[in-house]
Amino acid sequence: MTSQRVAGRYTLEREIGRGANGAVWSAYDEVLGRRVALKRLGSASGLGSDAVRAEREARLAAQLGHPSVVAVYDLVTTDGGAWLVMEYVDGRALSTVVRDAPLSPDDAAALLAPVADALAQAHALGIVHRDVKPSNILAGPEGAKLTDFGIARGSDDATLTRTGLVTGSPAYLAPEVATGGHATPASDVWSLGATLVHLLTGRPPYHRDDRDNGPLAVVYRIAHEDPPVVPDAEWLGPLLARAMAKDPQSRPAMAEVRDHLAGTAVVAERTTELPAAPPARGGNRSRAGVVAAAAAVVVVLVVAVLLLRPDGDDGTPAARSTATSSSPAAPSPTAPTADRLTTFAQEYVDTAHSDPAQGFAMLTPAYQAASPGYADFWGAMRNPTILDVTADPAAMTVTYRYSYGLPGKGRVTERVTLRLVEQDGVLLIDGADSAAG
Ligand SMILES: Nc1ncnc2c1ncn2[C@@H]1O[C@H](COP(=O)(O)OP(=O)(O)OP(=O)(O)O)[C@@H](O)[C@H]1O
Repeated sequence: MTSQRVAGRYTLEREIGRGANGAVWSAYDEVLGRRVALKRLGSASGLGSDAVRAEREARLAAQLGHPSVVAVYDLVTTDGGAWLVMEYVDGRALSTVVRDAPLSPDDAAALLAPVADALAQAHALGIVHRDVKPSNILAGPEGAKLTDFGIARGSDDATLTRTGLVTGSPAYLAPEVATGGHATPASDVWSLGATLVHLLTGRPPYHRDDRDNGPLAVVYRIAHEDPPVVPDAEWLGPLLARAMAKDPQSRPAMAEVRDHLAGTAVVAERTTELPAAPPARGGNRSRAGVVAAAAAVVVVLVVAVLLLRPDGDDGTPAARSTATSSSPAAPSPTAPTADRLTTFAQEYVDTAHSDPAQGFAMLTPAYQAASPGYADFWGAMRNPTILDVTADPAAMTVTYRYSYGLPGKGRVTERVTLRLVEQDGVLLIDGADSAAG
């Protein structure tokens, strides 16, 4: 296929999806040298309403600027139509993820908590998304991200006609919207509940194998039947019942949904026992102390890949002026970048969870000695999920917020800052601070 360039800058690579409003392509931004996603809207002959929709999407996503909202970089208009240029998410829509198997309550909650946070922020700004559903949530390396603000609107924005409302299955429409009422923050709450049902059961709510699942039949059921009860919802059962209440007034606010999903009530309970920094060596450490120690980590696979890569053009390793290690550190073949540190944090949590011994081997010897109980902690942990990561290469720290399950405790959310050192080109963790939240 001959490569096609849009707006003289974005080289189209392949079609990665198709929705009711057009195709989505992966593309390469030749100017900034990064992969992006391009959504094509409309055609030369019919740009009008699609362009309006695209502009709306770009404006609202930019207004939010939330890490769990797919960023919109640009909107370009060509002879062939309008193109929305977005952050590329290297992952799959949740509708595809659950085709393999339904998710556990812990996994589903961990995925949706940051999305609920983004929606809570949108609601605080007076923006209602109006199309929350699994195909509009993309699961990538940084967690789940909400997309498609194309039919979202501000509470004072009356320009959008209702014809744009139902773009796919009506299964995620709140009863009051399905029967012709206005979308409100409470209807987003219902739709997120419906999304949660889909993640837990592998099917949209109100889907019945033995009955007609056409749009009209589903709308009828949404309007007239009780909210679905999911037998395996476990600790999410009460939240689901409230989020999908028929009466919008009875539903919790999105911020409350977020807190429930993220298990912050549990975190608040634990805060008093959580030290700001890992305790010194020896003794009977509390579990919270072990949590802090467990945060002392290293990651690796990426380092190995970096080390195997040929040198740069001049063959010299990059210099770095911010050494933080007390140990003599060999120069790195690659100066630590924010991306590298971010990847470290993500890889570490995976490694320590799947193989605590390997995780432990990635601590500096001094930090290992101060971290008894490491294997117990990681062995008890269930489904750790990173919610967000930020790196400070100059300070050689990376901070991640993650949630995980502990038997009898539900979900715990914690913020961990790792202090990194580099030895022989490999990153090790020499200390860590952790706190609730
Ligand atoms: N920013 C992105 N990065 C990577 N893939 C994306 C991105 N945006 C969309 N996709 C992929 O393209 C598919 C189609 O997205 P799109 O938003 O056009 O439609 P949809 O949400 O599935 O359906 P509809 O438009 O009917 O609501 C998504 O399911 C996803 O697989």
